[in-house]
Amino acid sequence: MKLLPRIEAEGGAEWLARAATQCLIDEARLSPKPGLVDSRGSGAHHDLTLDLMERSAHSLTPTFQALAQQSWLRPADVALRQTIGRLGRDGEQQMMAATNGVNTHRGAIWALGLLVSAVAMSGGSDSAETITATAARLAQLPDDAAPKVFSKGLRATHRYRVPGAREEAQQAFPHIMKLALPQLQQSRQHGSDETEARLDALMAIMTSLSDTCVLSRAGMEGLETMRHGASAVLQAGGVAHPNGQRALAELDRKMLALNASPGGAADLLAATLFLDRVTTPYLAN
Ligand SMILES: CC(C)(COP(=O)(O)OP(=O)(O)OC[C@H]1O[C@@H](n2cnc3c(N)ncnc32)[C@H](O)[C@@H]1O)[C@@H](O)C(=O)NCCC(=O)NCCS
Ligand SMILES: Nc1ncnc2c1ncn2[C@@H]1O[C@H](COP(=O)(O)OP(=O)(O)OP(=O)(O)O)[C@@H](O)[C@H]1O
Repeated sequence: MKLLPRIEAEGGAEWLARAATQCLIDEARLSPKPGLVDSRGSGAHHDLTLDLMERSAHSLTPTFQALAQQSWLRPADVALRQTIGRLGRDGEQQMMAATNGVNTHRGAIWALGLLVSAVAMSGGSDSAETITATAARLAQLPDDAAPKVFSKGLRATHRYRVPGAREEAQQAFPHIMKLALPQLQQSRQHGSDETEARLDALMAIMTSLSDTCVLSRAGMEGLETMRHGASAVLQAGGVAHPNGQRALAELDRKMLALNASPGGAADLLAATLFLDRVTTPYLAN
């Protein structure tokens, strides 16, 4: 699959940055998502709102643009890894400034930042497989300037011995490539509308992800509830089906009762929408 040639002509970096921001907004608005911020409200979050998520998404456009510019036609080497590490951390600060210190999109900056860079490295002309493989090579490279912080995500991966955001990227985003993108395409082909297909793609991620946001807030019980509930939605025929909608509402109730929110799955859905957008010519405008 090829990007439209005119993307480069019109300013590839700017286009990629706007696409990434739009995917964050599309993810945030998508409803009804279990436990997450959506157009109905704040889900399991007390410090997040849709308005804050959208402000945060807009604050990240310059970061995505700088990532694309600095990565344009560059090889995957340690120098580029360090540059994007610095830009990613600067982006986190922009986000924190825009939200008065609330973490709205840390995981999303990581996943989308790597993918924006990976698209730019080829000048915008690769398949989803090649883009995620390139992003994985970047994620595997060392960034010596990275501060050694023992974050909540890292703590959860150690405590429960599961892979987290780093490993998902280093393994070339298996939850996007093996689950979310195929589900998105399958649901569309079976006649689901775009909202239903995107919710199905989110469910596909949630059937298997070890989401450290869920683990930090609700432990293994929360993670099992998420995985079983998402599987039940897809087994009932997906969100286009009334039984699927009932299963989704049930999952939402259970996640809220456990104070659980699948923020990592939401990040990967935004990244899925980005890959779909940059590799699908008819959407590239
Ligand atoms: C790797 C990151 C995400 C830090 O991860 P860490 O595991 O320490 O956890 P932290 O609690 O800070 O955030 C993890 C976030 O990832 C998301 N997430 C959770 N679980 C998963 C998962 N299994 N897969 C993918 N994403 C997940 C969630 O949104 C979560 O909030 C990142 O913040 C980072 O190190 N950035 C450095 C800047 C950089 O190098 N950027 C380069 C590209 S822009
Ligand atoms: N629609 C969404 N709703 C909520 N979180 C989302 C959404 N989309 C993405 N996320 C991701 O979820 C993460 C926020 O999760 P969480 O609130 O658990 O983080 P925290 O501030 O570290 O933890 P806590 O709120 O438990 O103190 C962000 O990194 C963000 O990327």
